[in-house]
Amino acid sequence: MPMLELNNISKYYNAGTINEMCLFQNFNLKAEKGEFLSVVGSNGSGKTSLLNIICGSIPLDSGTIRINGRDITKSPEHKRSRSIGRVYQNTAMGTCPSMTILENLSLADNKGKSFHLGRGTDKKRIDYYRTNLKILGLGLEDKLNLTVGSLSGGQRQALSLLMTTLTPIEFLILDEHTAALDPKTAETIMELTGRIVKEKGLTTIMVTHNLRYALEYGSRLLMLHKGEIVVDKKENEKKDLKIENILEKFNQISIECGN
Ligand SMILES: Nc1ncnc2c1ncn2[C@@H]1O[C@H](COP(=O)(O)OP(=O)(O)OP(=O)(O)O)[C@@H](O)[C@H]1O
Repeated sequence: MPMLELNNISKYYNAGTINEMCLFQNFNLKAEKGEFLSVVGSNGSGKTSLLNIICGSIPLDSGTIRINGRDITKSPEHKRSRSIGRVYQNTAMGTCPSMTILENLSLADNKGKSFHLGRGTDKKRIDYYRTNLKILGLGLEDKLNLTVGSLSGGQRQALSLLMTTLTPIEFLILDEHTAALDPKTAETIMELTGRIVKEKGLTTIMVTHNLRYALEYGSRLLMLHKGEIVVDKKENEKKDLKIENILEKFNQISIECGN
């Protein structure tokens, strides 16, 4: 059974107005458990909309979404967030800047439970957070009481990644999560991402404009164009792909569009 299944998805923007635009029409996508999909595509090809549809942050016009066989099409975003984690491009999105690292981790750890704060965090749990922070290799395990607002963008993104994957999730969404970082920090976060995804066996979808990351990471490569999958390379074919091959496809598409 696929971990993620999008069946016959249709999505219109500005329906019923002169600006009506059909982005996805009978769109289908299946991701098997443990697959890591890298998604590339030009501006406006529908990458962010696809992620928003999976998360439930925008409604569908028709079609169904299943996670691990469960139909979640009508499930609201906050409920889906228990099984679907998302790391955003904006490093300020995944953490709470006025709270400490410990408080942020405790909040993430209690995701979906009725009480978040005020119950105290026991010593065992703090040790668990420390062990996880140590994996990041940024020395944050000794700074549990530091407010997150005082961390650098890269440190915050590493913490977001950790918080998103701290509790068991069925699906991880990486939404251009290294795009706002300097090249060296982006590299560190990507390596960390690869490690966490592998260790936890997470089914993952990563949208990126970095073609090298799209090739180096992930077990499958998708290219979107005008709401359609125009390239879908599974592991065996993907490993022979080069950046030039993807650029060639981008050029071909833009010539077809008359750009
Ligand atoms: N809320 C919205 N209302 C109307 N049109 C929208 C909305 N969101 C996206 N669109 C349109 O849908 C198309 C796909 O947009 P989307 O943001 O999903 O593309 P993208 O591939 O993520 O682009 P980028 O690489 O620039 O982030 C674009 O033509 C965009 O203008």
